[in-house]
Amino acid sequence: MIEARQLRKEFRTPVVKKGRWAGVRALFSSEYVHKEAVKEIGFQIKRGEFVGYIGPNGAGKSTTIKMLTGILHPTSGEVLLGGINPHKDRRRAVQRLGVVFGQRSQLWWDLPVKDSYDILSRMYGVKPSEQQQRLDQFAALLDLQEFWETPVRKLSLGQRMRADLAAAMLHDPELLFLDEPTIGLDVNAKRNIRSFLKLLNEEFGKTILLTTHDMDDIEQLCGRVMVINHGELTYDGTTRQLRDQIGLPTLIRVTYRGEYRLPVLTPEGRYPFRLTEQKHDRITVEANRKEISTMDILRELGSWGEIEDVVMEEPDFEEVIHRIY
Ligand SMILES: Nc1ncnc2c1ncn2[C@@H]1O[C@H](COP(=O)(O)OP(=O)(O)OP(=O)(O)O)[C@@H](O)[C@H]1O
Repeated sequence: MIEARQLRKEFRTPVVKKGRWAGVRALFSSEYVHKEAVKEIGFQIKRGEFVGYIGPNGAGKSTTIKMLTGILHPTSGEVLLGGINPHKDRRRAVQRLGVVFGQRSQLWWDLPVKDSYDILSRMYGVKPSEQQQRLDQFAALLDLQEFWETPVRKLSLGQRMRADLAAAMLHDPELLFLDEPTIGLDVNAKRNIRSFLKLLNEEFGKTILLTTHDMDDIEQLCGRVMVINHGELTYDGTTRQLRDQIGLPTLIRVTYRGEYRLPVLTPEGRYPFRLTEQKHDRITVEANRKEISTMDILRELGSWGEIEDVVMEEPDFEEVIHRIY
């Protein structure tokens, strides 16, 4: 559904020399700095996937999204959206895609929200009956009524983001590109946006590519995650595999019913897990899931006494990501 083939973007910026009229002289400068923001990346995203696209600041995420959506021309390489090249056939491509940039609204700043929807519907050739039907649906899901008549510039960030999401979906595109849609939002607002996105993906089958710095977005929404660093794809796989690959320990807390007996753990390590805490009827062990499965650990711990309760604590996803940046 989304295909990037050897996609590359190099920015050329004129060198600004110090001194009087520096800015003006830069306009006529023949010296440039070259920045390869995206270095020949390639991937395919299938219909119905929800993919997270993450990386540290300046890694090349927004540049990629802008190329995928046809806003920015790649220096080389090709993008195909359901077989359509957005740089060659922009009209057809925009009918298929919706975009939300968290930092910038596509709505008309001084107009009431509803007027922006009228303009967008005309632009995309959405029939009035369809517009009404979709807006009714979005209004119910995103609580749009509370700011229907309000000029966009007066909306809170959370309201603006909901209004923008509805705008992006007004022409019912198959693909949705989201660049930091939860940036700066409070916990409740994030939850609302996430459940709407989940619904779009799971119930309406939309294919979604999401960039974010919020690892909860990734964990809660994305089955697959791609990591970009210094313009290169450094990981592409499931969040589960990513955790396993980094190999941070999982904590397993077991409470025993009554007596239990610890075996003598030899220094060379009879078991590929470590006992990190022992308190009354409870013990905590730490294990690397690459080395031993949870079932094997529980089988072993079960042989020490009768298990009453088990609590597992996965490594913090934020920490996992920190290790690969
Ligand atoms: N128009 C431009 N001209 C010159 N350099 C640019 C331009 N746009 C982006 N860059 C540079 O390209 C690199 C990638 O930028 P990009 O905005 O894609 O990163 P990002 O991963 O989206 O970062 P962030 O998480 O901070 O939004 C950065 O070094 C940035 O300074």
